[in-house]
Amino acid sequence: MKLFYGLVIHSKSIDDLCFLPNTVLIVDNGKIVYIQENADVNKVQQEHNVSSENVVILKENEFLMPGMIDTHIHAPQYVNAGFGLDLPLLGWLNKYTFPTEACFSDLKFANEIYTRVVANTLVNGTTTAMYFATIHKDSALLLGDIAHQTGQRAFIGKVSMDQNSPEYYIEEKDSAIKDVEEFIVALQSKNYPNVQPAVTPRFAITCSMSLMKTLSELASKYNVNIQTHVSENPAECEVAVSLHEGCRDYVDIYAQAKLLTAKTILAHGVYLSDKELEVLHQYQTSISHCPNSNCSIRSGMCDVRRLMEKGLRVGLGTDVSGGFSSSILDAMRFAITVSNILSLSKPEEYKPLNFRDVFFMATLGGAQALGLHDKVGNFEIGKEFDALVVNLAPTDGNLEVWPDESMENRLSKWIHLGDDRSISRVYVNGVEVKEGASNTLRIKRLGSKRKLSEMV
Ligand SMILES: O=c1[nH]c(=O)c2nc[nH]c2[nH]1
Ligand SMILES: [Zn+2]
Repeated sequence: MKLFYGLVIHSKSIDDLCFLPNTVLIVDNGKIVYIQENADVNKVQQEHNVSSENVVILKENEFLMPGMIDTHIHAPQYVNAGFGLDLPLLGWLNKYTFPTEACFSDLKFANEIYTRVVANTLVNGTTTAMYFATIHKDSALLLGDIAHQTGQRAFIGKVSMDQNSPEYYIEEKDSAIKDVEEFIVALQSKNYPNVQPAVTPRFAITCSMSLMKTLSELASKYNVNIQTHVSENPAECEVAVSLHEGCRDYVDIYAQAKLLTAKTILAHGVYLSDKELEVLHQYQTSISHCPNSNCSIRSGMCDVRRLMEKGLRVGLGTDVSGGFSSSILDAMRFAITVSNILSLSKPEEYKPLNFRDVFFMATLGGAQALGLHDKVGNFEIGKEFDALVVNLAPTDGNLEVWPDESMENRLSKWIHLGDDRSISRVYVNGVEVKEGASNTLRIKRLGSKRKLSEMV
């Protein structure tokens, strides 16, 4: 049992951001069992029989918030984060992405990179990640093992692609299906409580209709989440629709493949028509908004307000390495900036996203988009305790607060100026995981960093 006392910040909905001062929150067996604002901490501690070594009193400049959720990240592309941003999507995939992903047939290489991406995202406060791995079953399973061992909540997608891909990085349809089924069965049989497989057709250009239809059957047979990309870039949209005869638009391709479900998340959705949004809403399919990627490989600017007003659930994604940063704080800032820019050409009443909106999207909104909102996303009794202790006065960095600043302004400052140095503790399912992840990164940085070419 662990007791936390101090300022708690979480969202109950996009319109209901709560600041709860002097709050006691008790966690037992990974779950939240008690939460009370303006509580008498000593009294509650005694009543619940919590020993003093299990009491965490937050300091003046600290607050507790739900862990952040990255609804779309490519784990193997972590190697490429920060370069190769000179080409738009289709050229970028061929020149930078496929060659890198092909290296993950090598388990030693996969182990090096996957260990770092999981540790790095945890250190940056990502308590849940929806990962794309590569087409390689064994290294995708390894990513699951690493997420489990490091303590991150994760969905792992073994990527499927059987057409329009280079001959060094493509699957035969039959072996693609066999490998996905074996991957799902193998990962599920490990019984990791917080790591699940996700069916992952790469996107409509690299997947045949027949492959996508079988993938949808597998998702339903094993009751797993589905992830793919949609409507990211104008050239991609045109090619996708031209490849799938008889499909009205991009969303219709996935509708005909029966991939649209309440457990499906589609990355991007920059160019979706009203009709397509209506269809996604009918299927309760959600969107991962990846604004850094959309800017960095110049795909376009997604009007998230519009998607939300059509009733879609929208989470945030880093989309490493189309997006150059693995931090959800960065995704929050990009989401605000893109929305501000879009607002310049909208009527005056258009409301760009603000720090409250993106805080929601990074926490409860992400949980809703992944269908995890009964488990995580905010602090409610019975939910699992995925949380961050944020320190607004780290010894270095650009973040500075003053004693008389409001709670709202403090949160806004953290969202705009914070980084991993201001995230002092990270909990997943009640277990503290930041220190282990930081040590992994530090040891790897100081010690065994090897040339990429020597790892493969
Ligand atoms: O941003 C993206 N990253 C990818 O790896 C990818 N594959 C298909 N479509 C994609 N979009
Ligand atoms: Zn992506």
